[in-house]
Amino acid sequence: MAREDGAAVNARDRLVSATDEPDEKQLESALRPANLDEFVGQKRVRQQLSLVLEASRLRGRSADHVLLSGPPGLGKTTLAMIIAEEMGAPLRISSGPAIQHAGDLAAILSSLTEGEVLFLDEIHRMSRPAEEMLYMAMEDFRVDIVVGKGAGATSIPLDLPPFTLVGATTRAGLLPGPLRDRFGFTGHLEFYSVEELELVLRRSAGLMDLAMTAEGFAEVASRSRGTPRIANRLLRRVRDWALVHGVERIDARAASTALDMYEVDARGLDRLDRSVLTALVTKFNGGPVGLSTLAIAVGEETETVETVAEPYLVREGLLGRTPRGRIAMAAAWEHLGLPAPEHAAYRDPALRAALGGPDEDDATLFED
Ligand SMILES: Nc1ncnc2c1ncn2[C@@H]1O[C@H](COP(=O)(O)OP(=O)(O)OP(=O)(O)O)[C@@H](O)[C@H]1O
Repeated sequence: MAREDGAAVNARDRLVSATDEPDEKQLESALRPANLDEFVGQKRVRQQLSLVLEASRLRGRSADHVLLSGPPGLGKTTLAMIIAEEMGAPLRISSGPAIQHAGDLAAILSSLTEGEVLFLDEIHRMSRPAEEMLYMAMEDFRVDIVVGKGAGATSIPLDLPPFTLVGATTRAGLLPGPLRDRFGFTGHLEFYSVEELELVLRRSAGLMDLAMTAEGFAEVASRSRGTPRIANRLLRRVRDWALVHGVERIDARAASTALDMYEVDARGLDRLDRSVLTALVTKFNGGPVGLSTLAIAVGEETETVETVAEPYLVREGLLGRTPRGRIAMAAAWEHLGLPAPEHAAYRDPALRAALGGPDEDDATLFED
């Protein structure tokens, strides 16, 4: 669906999208921390992981299987690389969507070398037969390869060398229990604080040879939605701006001017986020309004509004989901510089009590 201004939003095109883009890979890998000491934040996961790795080194065995969960761009791939590095082991990278048949997985598993680290991104998207093969591989370092079809099919057992599986998922809840249980360690990555993102940015600016003031870092960090991948991306855009404008030392003013130009505001909201919020407040008086009505009002697909804009707006306390539809929270009016009317939905105790309750299905029941 086209927007009013004719520019359809592609989630991956957004400057503040946490998913990576193919042409970004090279730049990203140059900024990746190489060991646990360089890895900023996530203190608890880092400490626990460090213990797991140290213990397996002392036992002279490959490390336990590790499951990393959390939203995109928080460092799951980076941690998998660090695990391999710290174990002095090679790393093999694949992903759930790439493994559609058990045979795809068998091919990978049977070519692993002793101690190798196998990173499976989006592990929750693996096919069921592959997943079942993985159970046995993780537990017994063995797979049964089925040869032939129908009555003549035979299964040939194949021993595997000990390896470490690092699984990554944005949706730990979608992982079947038997798979989850086979991981010796599970680490959940949290969004980063502004202070932590400042450290990420300092390190990246050093690698990029950028001169920047403390306030400049703070400005970029506070617009980065708690996500290092976004922080690094915004930093690159600020660097471009400074280069073109002949600014040698980037301060808060330069950073904010650059990011305002890219339409990433002081809270990290971009044009799509703001248009959803503005429509909710100005066209629907702060709601409640059904998701699809809201999507039509901003000229976007329902799915785009729901999966691209909403999660961050909800996290920031700007938008609320209730069984009767979406409502603008007090912070939304404030952020847009508008006074909230006396009867604004967020003031209704019944709606407040229903916040965060069953949303999508129920919301559509109530709309239009
Ligand atoms: N703790 C950290 N310290 C410094 N930089 C980090 C940290 N975490 C992530 N980064 C940077 O953010 C970028 C994205 O990280 P990474 O690719 O590991 O995220 P991810 O969680 O695997 O994302 P996805 O799930 O989308 O693949 C990397 O380039 C890395 O430089």
